Amino acid sequence: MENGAAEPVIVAIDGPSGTGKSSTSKAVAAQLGLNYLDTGAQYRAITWWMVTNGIDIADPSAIAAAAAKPEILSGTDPANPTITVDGVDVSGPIREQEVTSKVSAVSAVPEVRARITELQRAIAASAVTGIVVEGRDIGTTVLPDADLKIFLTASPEARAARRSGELKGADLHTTREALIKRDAADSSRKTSPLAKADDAVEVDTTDLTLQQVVECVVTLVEEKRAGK
Ligand SMILES: Nc1ncnc2c1ncn2[C@@H]1O[C@H](COP(=O)(O)OP(=O)(O)O)[C@@H](O)[C@H]1O
Ligand SMILES: Nc1ccn([C@H]2C[C@H](O)[C@@H](COP(=O)(O)OP(=O)(O)O)O2)c(=O)n1
Repeated sequence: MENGAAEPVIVAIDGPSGTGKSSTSKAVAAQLGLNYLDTGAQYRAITWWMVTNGIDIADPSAIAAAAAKPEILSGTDPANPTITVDGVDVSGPIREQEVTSKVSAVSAVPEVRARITELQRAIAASAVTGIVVEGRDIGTTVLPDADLKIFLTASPEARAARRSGELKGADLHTTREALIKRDAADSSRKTSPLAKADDAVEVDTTDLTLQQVVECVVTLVEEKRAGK
């Protein structure tokens, strides 16, 4: 560019639960001075609103009819990501078991996806230096023209061990089964399922430290920026 400012860089990071998307994306964004968007938090937030407002989660038409109602706002500073619904900070409640067990059903409803996808594209378009966006369908559907697409994987055992660690010693077997069930639901839904984009770089994080994954992604972004 004539004024010497770099073009905004858009990085899409997708993959199943517990592969390290959130931790990697936050660290990469912080290191490169980019914004950060956790799209799973948005789907969790709309699910929290449905539960709180007594919408029947087993009824996709009831979810669809309510999908436009909540106002969901995401703060995209990687050092302090925030999420509010109608002005209420929901960062705690959206991580609770009730939301986790219902989020796949809510996020499978096409009207929910259309609404949230629109929010995601607007946030990405307004990021001045660029943004790291993490989720399930970012590289395939939300931002198919992203500069760099990463698909993180890890064995179910590694993912369950990471999640049980977070849940303070939750039973490993139960955590593993719940993860597998949620991934299967997210991968098999009709509208923009969890999938690797054809042009995504796959990184298996099973035997890598978080630092190694971050370094790998930062290097890939820098190579892209250098036009390699
Ligand atoms: N490469 C890694 N090695 C070990 N633990 C990791 C690694 N990447 C992430 N973690 C840990 O695993 C847990 C889940 O990571 P998170 O980034 O939330 O995954 P996701 O967003 O894909 O669900 C977190 O506690 C995180 O610190
Ligand atoms: N882009 C996205 C991101 C998340 N979702 C749905 C499917 C996921 O099971 C839930 C929660 O995502 P989240 O990234 O918070 O899940 P984990 O951190 O991996 O437990 O949201 C989605 O459908 N599309």
